[in-house]
Amino acid sequence: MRGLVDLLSHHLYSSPRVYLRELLQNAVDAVTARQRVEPTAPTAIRISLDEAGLRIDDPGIGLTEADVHRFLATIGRSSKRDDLEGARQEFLGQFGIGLLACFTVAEQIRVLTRSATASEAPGVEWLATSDGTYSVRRLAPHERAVSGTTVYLTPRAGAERWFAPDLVIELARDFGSLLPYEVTVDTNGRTIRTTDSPPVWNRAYDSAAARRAALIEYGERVLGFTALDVVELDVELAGIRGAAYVLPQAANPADRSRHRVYLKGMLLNDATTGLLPEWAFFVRCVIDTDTLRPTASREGLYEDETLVAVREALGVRLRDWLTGLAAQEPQRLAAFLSVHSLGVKAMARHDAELFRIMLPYLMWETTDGRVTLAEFARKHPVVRITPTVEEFRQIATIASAQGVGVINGGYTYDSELVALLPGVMPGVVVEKLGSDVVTASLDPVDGADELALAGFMATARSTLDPLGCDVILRAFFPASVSALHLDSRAVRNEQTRAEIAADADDLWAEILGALKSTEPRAQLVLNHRSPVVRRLATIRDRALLVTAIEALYGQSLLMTHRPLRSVDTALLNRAFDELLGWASQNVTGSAEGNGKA
Ligand SMILES: Nc1ncnc2c1ncn2[C@@H]1O[C@H](COP(=O)(O)OP(=O)(O)OP(=O)(O)O)[C@@H](O)[C@H]1O
Repeated sequence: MRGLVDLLSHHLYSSPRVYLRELLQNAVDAVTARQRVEPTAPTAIRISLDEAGLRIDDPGIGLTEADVHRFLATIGRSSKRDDLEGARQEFLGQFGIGLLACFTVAEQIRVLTRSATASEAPGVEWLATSDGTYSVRRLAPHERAVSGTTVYLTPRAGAERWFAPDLVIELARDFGSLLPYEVTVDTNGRTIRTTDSPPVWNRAYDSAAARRAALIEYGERVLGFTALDVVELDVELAGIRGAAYVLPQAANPADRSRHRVYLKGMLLNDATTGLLPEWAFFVRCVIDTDTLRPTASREGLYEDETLVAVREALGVRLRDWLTGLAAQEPQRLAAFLSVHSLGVKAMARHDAELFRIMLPYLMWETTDGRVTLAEFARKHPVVRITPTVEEFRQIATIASAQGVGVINGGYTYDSELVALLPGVMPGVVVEKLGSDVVTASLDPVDGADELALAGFMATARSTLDPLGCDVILRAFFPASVSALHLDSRAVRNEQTRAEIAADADDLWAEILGALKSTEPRAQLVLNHRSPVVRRLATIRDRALLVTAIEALYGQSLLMTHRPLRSVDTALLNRAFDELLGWASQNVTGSAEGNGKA
């Protein structure tokens, strides 16, 4: 017995608090069993607390002496299981170990019971201590006059706090608020009712608005947040009633959402996972079910075919709610999407139909601003998408000035969904946007103009060559962009390799040298339409020109929104410093000149 108690308390149950759940569960099952044969029998369950410990009374089916030997004295035996059918539908218990949970807090368990079905049978006492010994005693008629069961727990030294009245009331409420029979706790002359049934979703309301308000208020009480919206769950097939509460703030898709699950009115767990499909990370549910099976610890759901079917059914319910909102209450949908568009995108990846329905509502970052995908695709039948946010930032301005429509595919799920677009909007083509598409839309410069700038271009090339960057001249809009830095991931990888190789010891440098790639180099595209570039081309002083080109290169790097390499930061600082030097020299020079004049 000691070994078993240790096993249960340290390895099966997460906390001794479950002792009260097991007691309540046995009392409820006993009352249910008696109701089946005697529907007019009383049903109220009473918990009482005093210095001696805890006592729980139920007017249930009770046990005969033979039952006590069979069910109480044998670990793993349960009256709630049919050998053929497994656990019987109407009962909470099934494993035949629940009562042992009481030994995690009690030194002694004393059960006084009298069968309600065998009325002539006398009452029986079962007295068990945590060392594994027990005794069974037949009671005199006056010792047990009524049918039903009373269980007394004597606290174990060190476990007294589990019998504190406030805690017992809290536990009875937490586990048993939805139980079908009234449960009360008597303590210090007070009687406190801990049940609050029927559950809020089974009550009648005057209007849909009153029903919704009651559901939201209930969610606030049991989940601790005011839901943005609430979806009623009623999956008859799986015997599920309850509600899904939409979180008021965006949720992390990587977090598995945790739900409050009741099995036949008894709380299983307030952090149950696996109840909803993974994509439904934006809701928390409170449900009561009579079909799902608990694990032996009764702290999680047993992963079986029923759970798979329930998960699917609840997923369908949430999806139908969303499509219903789209059709009837677009304002509520907009409020929902302003917080949870990521959740809907996650869901739409697996559901082309939902994706199609949500197309007019989901917003994407594009070169036309934040617009819906449907609107964007109507304007740009060839939808171009960048794989990363940086690439989008780098070319969005230029691409949009050329009339090329680009979508930022760098955010979670966005590329995946855009790839599905041709399936739901026939005629639309999706293409990845590479820097070549942008280069192709930059106009070549007239031969004579290019020749006029040959000296300037040669200086620019020789300045940037050591940085692994080629320089070309093109004309493009907007004229406010003076230089465009284009590269691909391969170029960036090669730059990183070269940078590390330069700092590495001999062996490592040799290895990195062997990896040297012959990928195309980065390109700095100077804009012939830019007044800055034209002005640079007129600088005659070579040292100043080199500095100005370096500054322009640095500026184009900043526009890519990528972290700068250390060489680039150094170059920018140097260029800035030198330009300041030039400026202050000129100021002093002209001041002196003025003085002379
Ligand atoms: N209050 C009670 N009234 C009548 N019978 C009871 C009561 N408490 C326990 N029993 C009997 O003792 C058996 C063993 O109880 P125990 O709590 O250990 O297991 P269980 O309820 O059958 O299953 P589980 O381990 O899932 O709780 C029960 O199956 C039931 O027959």
